[in-house]
Amino acid sequence: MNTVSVQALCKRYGTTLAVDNISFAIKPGQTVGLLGGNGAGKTTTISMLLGILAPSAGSIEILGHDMARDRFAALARMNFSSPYIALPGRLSVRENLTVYAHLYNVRDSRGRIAELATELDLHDFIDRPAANLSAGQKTRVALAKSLINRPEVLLLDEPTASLDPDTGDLVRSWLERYRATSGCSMLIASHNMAEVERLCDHVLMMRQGRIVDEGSPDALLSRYGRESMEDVFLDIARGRGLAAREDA
Ligand SMILES: Nc1ncnc2c1ncn2[C@@H]1O[C@H](COP(=O)(O)OP(=O)(O)OP(=O)(O)O)[C@@H](O)[C@H]1O
Repeated sequence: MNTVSVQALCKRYGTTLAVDNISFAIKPGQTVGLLGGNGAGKTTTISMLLGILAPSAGSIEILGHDMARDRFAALARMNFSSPYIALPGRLSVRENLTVYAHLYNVRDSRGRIAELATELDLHDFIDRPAANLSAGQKTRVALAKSLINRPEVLLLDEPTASLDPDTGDLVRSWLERYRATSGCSMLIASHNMAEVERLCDHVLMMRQGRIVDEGSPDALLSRYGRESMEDVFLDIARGRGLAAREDA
């Protein structure tokens, strides 16, 4: 059974069709990448999976639950990280993580926070107000928050945005280990093509709300005759898709 199953999903904002009839599935333990230029519809898609936005049409099933009717059972077993969501700035990092641990009914919240602080290297700033952190430190805290309940489904919007190359690499290695030990299914929206090649088993290429191509990174590289996902991305984003290349 698929962990996530999306059918004919649409989201309309006034006259803008931000997500236009997309369907995809994520299998247990699979990591799927959601790629597309600015405004392609990635954040809107993730927001609908989380139940933050109501779809205009279509259906979403996660961990066997229809998200339109029965989303709370699934949400308890999911989590997400997004650079767009600010944590309360006056609370320290530890206090923020404690609030989330209680929201998710995490047993031994202190132990879990200590574990994440070590794994994501939060010790230097764990007792500082969240407002005073650098962008990269905030990204690490957002990731710690997203893992507090050991989710079975993890939705990550730009998980390594603002991280320096060394910290970005540590976080990616850590996500790989978490996936290997937990069997978690992940959906990652990213503009970092190296990250997508490294972490994703399957990639959905979005443009103007639609999935215009998909496949494993290797399959996409060979289909477009390219050596990097960056070039595949540019082909698709600039409308030099397969049809255009075949016509050339
Ligand atoms: N609340 C809103 N009201 C109206 N239009 C919106 C709203 N949110 C998003 N949009 C529009 O929907 C489209 C998809 O936006 P979305 O944020 O999902 O794109 P994205 O792929 O996440 O982009 P980025 O890479 O820039 O984060 C864009 O045209 C955007 O302007």
